[in-house]
Amino acid sequence: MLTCAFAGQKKVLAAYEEAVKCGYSGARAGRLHTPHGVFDTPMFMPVGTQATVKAVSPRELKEMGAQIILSNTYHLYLRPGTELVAEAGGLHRFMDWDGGILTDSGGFQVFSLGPLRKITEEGAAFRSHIDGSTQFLSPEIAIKAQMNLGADIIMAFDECIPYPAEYQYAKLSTERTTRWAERSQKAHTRSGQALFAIVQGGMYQDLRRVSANDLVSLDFPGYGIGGLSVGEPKPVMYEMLEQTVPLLPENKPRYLMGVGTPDCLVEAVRYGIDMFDCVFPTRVARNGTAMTKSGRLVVKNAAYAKDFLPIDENCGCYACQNFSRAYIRHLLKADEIFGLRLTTIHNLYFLLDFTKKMRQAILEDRFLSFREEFLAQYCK
Ligand SMILES: CNc1nc2c(CC[C@H]3O[C@@H](OC)[C@H](O)[C@@H]3OC)c3nc(N)[nH]c(=O)c3cc2[nH]1
Ligand SMILES: [Zn+2]
Repeated sequence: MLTCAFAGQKKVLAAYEEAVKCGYSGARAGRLHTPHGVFDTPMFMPVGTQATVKAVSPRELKEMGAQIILSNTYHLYLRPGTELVAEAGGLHRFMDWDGGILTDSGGFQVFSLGPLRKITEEGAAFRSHIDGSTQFLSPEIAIKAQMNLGADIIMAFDECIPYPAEYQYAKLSTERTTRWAERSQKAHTRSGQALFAIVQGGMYQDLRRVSANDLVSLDFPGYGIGGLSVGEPKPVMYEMLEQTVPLLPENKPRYLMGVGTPDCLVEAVRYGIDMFDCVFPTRVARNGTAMTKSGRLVVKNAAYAKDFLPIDENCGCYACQNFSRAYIRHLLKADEIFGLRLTTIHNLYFLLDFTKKMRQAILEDRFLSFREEFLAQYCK
């Protein structure tokens, strides 16, 4: 069924269709409607923090099946400035990407910049990591910046609570993030753009439930789950998902921020997560590590000097279809840019293809056996 809620004159575009449940798990396959297309979930979203997915072109992203890519308001706000991007015709035009775009609000960067920041009810003052200038972000400024960028899905301004955090701090911060979500909603006046709230609560079950319930009552078209993948043990992350996801509306998208490796993806899908982003595949690729269904393969290792097989013989990516481990290792050792381009292409393709395989398993009602088989052979 198609659900497309209309909030006043603002048409909610992250509508949810075809939420299909399977087995005892909350896994579901859905369709996300945006002004730049209809996209299948579960989905992995390549991260293009500074308006480029490092080392790959929009054409290559399209070829490997990327649907929605991410950019980051914090970085683009500092450089080149979001007004400039608006003058260029918006982020899609600026980076020549006609698929979906989601922008993060900058909450994570501001708070992960450590002691140089000051948080008040109004917002967060911080020093630019580029030129050390004093900067300030508030819900209103972050939403205005994202309206300038023109992404299809934007995120409310939030505080990503560090791990570990005292209960009292987590409680006060989560309550403030909910007030900031309301301010983000009021500041969001651009139709044709969906604003997602971000659930916080630290690693405290009760705070997670309060955060989810409070944000659901504010009626957003989709929900990010934040404050995870910040160094907590994986079982703690799964426990927080178990507490949070069932409280979120079934017919709206759930986006687990900053996750992750394939073992985390398959567990999170089981809990009912639809969307993922992570810098991991592109980051590890740049130091010569490839992702495979049995774990990581460090192509740079001497063991592959004369290995003329592809990274993965069953992989359909450009790197595996045309080049050997020996060649890619040679390029990486010689600091040739093409080497890290090939490992990046492979890692992105691997995760995009992995989410496609999970979707197919859900639609064929065999997700739980898919998960068992994958976890049995994957070494973390
Ligand atoms: C890695 N783990 C993780 N990432 C997270 C991000 C995105 C990082 C943002 O920063 C860059 O990735 C480091 C990416 O640019 C991404 O946005 C696109 C989060 N963003 C917000 N607003 N709130 C959160 O609670 C949050 C939690 C995270 N946990
Ligand atoms: Zn490959």
